[in-house]
Amino acid sequence: MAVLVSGGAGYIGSHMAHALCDAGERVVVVDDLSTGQRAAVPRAATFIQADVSDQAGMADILRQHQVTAIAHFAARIVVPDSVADPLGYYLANTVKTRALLETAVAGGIGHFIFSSTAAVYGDAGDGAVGEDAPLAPVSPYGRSKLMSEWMLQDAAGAHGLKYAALRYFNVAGADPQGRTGQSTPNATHLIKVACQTALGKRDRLQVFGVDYPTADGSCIRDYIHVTDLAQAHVEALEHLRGGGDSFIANCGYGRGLSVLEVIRAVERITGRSLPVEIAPRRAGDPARIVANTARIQNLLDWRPQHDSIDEIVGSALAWEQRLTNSASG
Ligand SMILES: NC(=O)c1ccc[n+]([C@@H]2O[C@H](COP(=O)([O-])OP(=O)(O)OC[C@H]3O[C@@H](n4cnc5c(N)ncnc54)[C@H](O)[C@@H]3O)[C@@H](O)[C@H]2O)c1
Ligand SMILES: O=c1ccn([C@@H]2O[C@H](COP(=O)(O)OP(=O)(O)O[C@H]3O[C@H](CO)[C@@H](O)[C@H](O)[C@H]3O)[C@@H](O)[C@H]2O)c(=O)[nH]1
Repeated sequence: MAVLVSGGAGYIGSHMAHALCDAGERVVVVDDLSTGQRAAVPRAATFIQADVSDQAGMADILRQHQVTAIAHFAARIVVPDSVADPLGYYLANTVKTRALLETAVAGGIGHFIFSSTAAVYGDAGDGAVGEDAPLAPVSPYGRSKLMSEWMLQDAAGAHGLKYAALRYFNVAGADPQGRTGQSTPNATHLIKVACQTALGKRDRLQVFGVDYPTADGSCIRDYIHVTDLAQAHVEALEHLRGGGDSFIANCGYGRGLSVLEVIRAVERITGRSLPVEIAPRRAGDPARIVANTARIQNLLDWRPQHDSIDEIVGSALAWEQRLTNSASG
């Protein structure tokens, strides 16, 4: 019996692969290494370089490794890229997820965990957004993920597959044991970019807009530590295996931080003041998006262990330092 982690050489998938290995599961990672790194895959996991849409190859892998559950992380994830190349994103995220689902159903897979996103909500307004809020994604990326959720629901209804679709808010930080982290060279995520700036890898940090209708004018997000997020997947799998119903749930802490508050945290932790430049708004950014977390808290035994911006930033910084050391050493 094994769990297949697609995209397990990537940022979040590699944390999940470690969490599953730590929990004593047999893990098979399938990744095409388009953005992932072989070194991020735990030594205890089996690694296979493949595209999730290769149906014959994937069917063999499911059979050979006696896979009973799939955690599907593989995707393209950069929102502005999806605006420039929508058909590429629908192929990578929607069409390839359809192919994987078909292979999963044919292979008798019982449990499927899907990486969804807060981007399915679009501009969510002032309150904490619950799962029943209107779904109005504003990017091809968000739409490609929402279509996948719908396929998953329909396929589950027809074929008896059980699923969890987890809508991640802003994922950040790195494995506290330093085994993996965010390694994508041109990452655009705020905390990664701020840490790179603090370490002198970038000459400045741009703040995209300070004229939003928020207390300090910068955008507000709900940052969740990647280790807590991985643990939510482990608990979701337990829930399904224990006979629990399929579900969709937000994954965040329900706490909003502004861009300027995040920058202050990075400055506090590094003891350095960051070279910050106020820049125009970035296209497609909602002013504020914060999770209502009641559903996941009620459904799962998930109790976040790293709900602290200092811990998120500290671990991201330690990982960034490690990347610098390994590049120069
Ligand atoms: N990073 C975030 O803040 C965030 C937020 C919401 C949702 N998500 C979702 O989480 C998932 C993981 O994101 P991430 O940040 O770890 O990205 P990532 O780019 O680090 O990881 C994606 C992995 O999938 C692999 N991959 C891509 N296409 C593949 C294919 N066809 N076959 C096999 N492997 C393939 C890549 O090589 C990479 O290792 C994605 O589905 C993403 O949409 C991420
Ligand atoms: O150099 C930077 C980078 C970001 N930001 C701002 O910081 C906030 C967070 O941006 P970023 O870290 O790029 O994340 P988001 O655009 O909020 O998107 C992330 O979070 C979404 C869920 O909320 C996911 O769907 C996406 O995949 C994931 O990239 C936004 O207001 C950005 O404008 C800056 O001001 N300067």
